[in-house]
Amino acid sequence: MAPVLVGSSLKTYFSHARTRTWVEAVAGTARTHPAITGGLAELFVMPQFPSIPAALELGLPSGLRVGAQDLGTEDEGAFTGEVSGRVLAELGCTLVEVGHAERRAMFGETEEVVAAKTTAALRNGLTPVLCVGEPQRGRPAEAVAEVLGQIDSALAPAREQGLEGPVVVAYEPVWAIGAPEPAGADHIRSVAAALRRSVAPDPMLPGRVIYGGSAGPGLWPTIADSVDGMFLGRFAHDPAAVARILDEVLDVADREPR
Ligand SMILES: O=C[C@H](O)COP(=O)(O)O
Repeated sequence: MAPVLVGSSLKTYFSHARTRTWVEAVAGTARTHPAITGGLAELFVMPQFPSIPAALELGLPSGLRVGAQDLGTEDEGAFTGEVSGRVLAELGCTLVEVGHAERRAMFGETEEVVAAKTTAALRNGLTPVLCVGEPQRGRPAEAVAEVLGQIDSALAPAREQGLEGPVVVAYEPVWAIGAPEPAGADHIRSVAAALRRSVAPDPMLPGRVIYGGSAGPGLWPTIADSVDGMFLGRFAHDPAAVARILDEVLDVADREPR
């Protein structure tokens, strides 16, 4: 069984200095926590672009993977202001977030753009953390139908081009992002289990499913049987929360070996 994937996007919440402090603290946890040293979990962080080299320097030696929150659709050329997957990979990033709900809503990212960015990630050997989710609260079956459509659309060009590589599907119900609490455990488990059945067996683009949307300490034990990890936002701003989640990963593994 692959390790539980626990990661955080820092969005644009932190200064560069606070990012450094956070990464140092979480790297310290990564060096010593038995969930990490025992191979039960792996950690990643996605800081703002300018903080990526520092995060790599401070985090990578402790096994903390570093990714970006976005990438351009093209690898090189006259695309002023863009950040290419090629350069992210060159720096040492191994993952990149694609299609977050905030980018779709605030920066006009269409399904076509999300697909092109997913393709660019895979083309450069980066694992896309493909963010998908239903906009409105509803029944799990409706969410599954909507989200599977988003995943198929995002992966279609990569499939046509025969690209290979692991994919992380971040299931983030849009209505649960920035909320006081996550979606209900039953909802998460139903949707994530269905997504897993669909994406995990793909021979070229095998997918793991992580949950995001007001996730934090206390959630993992209630969803661990149906998801492969968690994508954290605000509730990981205190680095101690990451350690508490790893404690929970350890407790669940002791109780129910994966
Ligand atoms: O990238 C993380 C998700 O958007 C969740 O953020 P949040 O936990 O602050 O709602």
